[in-house]
Amino acid sequence: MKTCKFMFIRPVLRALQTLTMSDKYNIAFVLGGPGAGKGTQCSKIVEEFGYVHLSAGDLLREERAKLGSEFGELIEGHIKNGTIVPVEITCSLLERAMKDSKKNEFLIDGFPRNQDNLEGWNKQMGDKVNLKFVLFFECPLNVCTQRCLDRGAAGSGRADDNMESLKKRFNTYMTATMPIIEHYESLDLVRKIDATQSPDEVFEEVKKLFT
Ligand SMILES: Nc1ncnc2c1ncn2[C@@H]1O[C@H](COP(=O)(O)OP(=O)(O)OP(=O)(O)O)[C@@H](O)[C@H]1O
Ligand SMILES: Nc1ccn([C@H]2C[C@H](O)[C@@H](COP(=O)(O)O)O2)c(=O)n1
Repeated sequence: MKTCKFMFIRPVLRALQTLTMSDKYNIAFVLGGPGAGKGTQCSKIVEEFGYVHLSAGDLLREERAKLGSEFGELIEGHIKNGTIVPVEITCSLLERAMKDSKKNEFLIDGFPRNQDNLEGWNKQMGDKVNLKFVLFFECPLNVCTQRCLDRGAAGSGRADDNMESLKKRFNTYMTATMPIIEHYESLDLVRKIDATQSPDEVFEEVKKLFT
């Protein structure tokens, strides 16, 4: 008799859990050094799997460019110095973009980048999202540097695609972002991809995580 009751309750609980999960945004964080190819791969994922790509860096650059933005100068300073903008600003930009998109599946690129990002996100968004995994593009510093310098030379217009800013960005990456990746590794949420191959070869590996 007891066994019968449990057989009935389990599927109900599972259905309830599924319902609760679908109320939440499904997200994957995308991390890796400057120039590792996060944006390039996100575009491919969007094309093939229909996610919405939100780059924290792009959202900050857009905010900086707005006439009369109260955060413009502050953001500019952080971007030039390769340091990280306070999470209240970045997290609000991300949440607004998620709400505005009316979609449910997001790639959140270049976030969380430090402990402040992680804690602020968990506080503001922790209950509203289902974190599927953290896509980590692993790429040696020399390869990343060359890609950013080439991007700058090709006319990216980015104030930070130069050697001086890159040194600072890498320092921030090693000291502030790597511990965040290690944190997610300890939760078994990191999916590591070798980002040194060609974009199409890298995408072959990425695809496996989404199919
Ligand atoms: N697998 C690859 N092989 C060679 N070049 C690549 C590869 N992936 C991206 N690139 C090039 O390297 C540069 C940086 O790529 P991308 O903008 O995707 O990196 P990112 O990780 O998003 O950089 P950032 O964090 O600085 O915004 C671009 O010019 C891009 O075309
Ligand atoms: N979570 C973030 C993401 C980005 N920034 C700032 C500082 C970065 O150097 C810059 C460029 O980011 P990218 O386009 O390389 O991802 O934007 C930040 O402060 N916080």
